Amino acid sequence: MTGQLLTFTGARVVDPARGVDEIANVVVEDDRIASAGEESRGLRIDAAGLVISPGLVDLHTHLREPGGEDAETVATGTAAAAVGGYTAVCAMANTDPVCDHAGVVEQVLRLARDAARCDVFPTGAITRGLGGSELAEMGSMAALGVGCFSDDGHPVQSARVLRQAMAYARTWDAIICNHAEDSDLAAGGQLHAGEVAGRLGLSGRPAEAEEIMVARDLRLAASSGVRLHVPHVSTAGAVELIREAKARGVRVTAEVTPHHLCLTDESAVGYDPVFKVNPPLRTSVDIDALRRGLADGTIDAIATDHAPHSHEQKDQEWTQAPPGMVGLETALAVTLTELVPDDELATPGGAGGAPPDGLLSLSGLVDRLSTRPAAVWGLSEHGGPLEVGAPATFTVFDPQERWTVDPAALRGRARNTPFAGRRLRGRVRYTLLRGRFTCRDGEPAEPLATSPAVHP
Ligand SMILES: NC(=O)N[C@@H](CC(=O)O)C(=O)O
Repeated sequence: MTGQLLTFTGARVVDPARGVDEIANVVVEDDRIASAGEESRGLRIDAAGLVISPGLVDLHTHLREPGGEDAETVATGTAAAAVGGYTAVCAMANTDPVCDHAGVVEQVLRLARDAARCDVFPTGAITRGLGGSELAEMGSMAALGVGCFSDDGHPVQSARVLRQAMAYARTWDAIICNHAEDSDLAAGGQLHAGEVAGRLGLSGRPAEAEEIMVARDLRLAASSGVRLHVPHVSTAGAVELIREAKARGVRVTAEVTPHHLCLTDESAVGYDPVFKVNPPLRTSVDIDALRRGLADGTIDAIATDHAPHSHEQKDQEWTQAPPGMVGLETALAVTLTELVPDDELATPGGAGGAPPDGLLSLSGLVDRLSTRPAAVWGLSEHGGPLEVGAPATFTVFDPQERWTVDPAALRGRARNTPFAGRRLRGRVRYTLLRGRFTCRDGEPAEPLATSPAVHP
């Protein structure tokens, strides 16, 4: 008990889990929501014009620790998360050493307990050392609460190995998240295989490399009964494959990144490696399909694939630079700016009626950034509902505030944002995790020293 009592007054509460979009006062007592209505008690924070949503949940974050501390640490990555409105991140396994056994899971949880500003859920590797041939110690990681396995960055090429991993994961009802790319077909590719790659004289990574792998993984998932999660979907064909599989009842979920929702391969024309990413930025046809897939529920979640790289690593000529972009601090603003029409912001309930094709209501956006990703991972303490007695885990943002992305002002350790200089709409003011401020007035608060997060 902290003895804390405070009220956010006059906020627009957007809580997809309850289907609520209304003006209310939200009273926080200790770590819980004490009321959400007309009551106002304790310290008052004027939230008129601000939105309160459940804390954002990122299914795909590279925190880099252990081993990549020059690019990011648990402390800096979760500071970026808090400023971006996130209360939970799922940390990818491509660390050094790889998170392929219990020791590294414990290490990440310990680092999170000591230094994190949000809950951290480690993802376990599927194969030892991300090597693709021998299974990682999935059982010992599952015993620690790891609920998702991924070799992200290293697609599992062997169908035999992935099938075996699915059979194990099925026994704990864990998720298999395979980076979907046929490495042979994509070999040597520097950006999307299309007209721009031809013009720039760079070899390409074809859309089919993703689609062939998605099709294979869906087939394997269908027969194993495992929960398959397709990360960073980037092609129109992959969206269609997932749509068809969902219609057939395959247990599949999917995510898309903010950058794949709004940047094309044209960004590469200046050979600036900040636009180099896996999967590569594609075409406007793909963007259109991804947006429609997100709007119709084929794609469940927006995930950042926050992939920090140090200046020394990233600032090389295109072919030498590692792929990856940071995203935690811009995801909400980018998607609010790009996907939510102006009239949705004016009043609770928005303009009334469905938003135009491929766009989202404000509640729809919060759903894809928070409620659905929390449901995909089964994070019952996240994603709402923001009801009386629930944890005070929420984000308070100004949906109208305009700001310009300045890489030097980012709170994470790395600067490799593709949105530098972009004018965006929507800024986080406060983030609360179980009643504790992790971001206050747009600044990260001190680390929480929380108990380690485990998968429920
Ligand atoms: N998404 C990226 O472009 N980079 C990822 C790994 C990867 O998926 O290649 C990273 O860890 O840097």
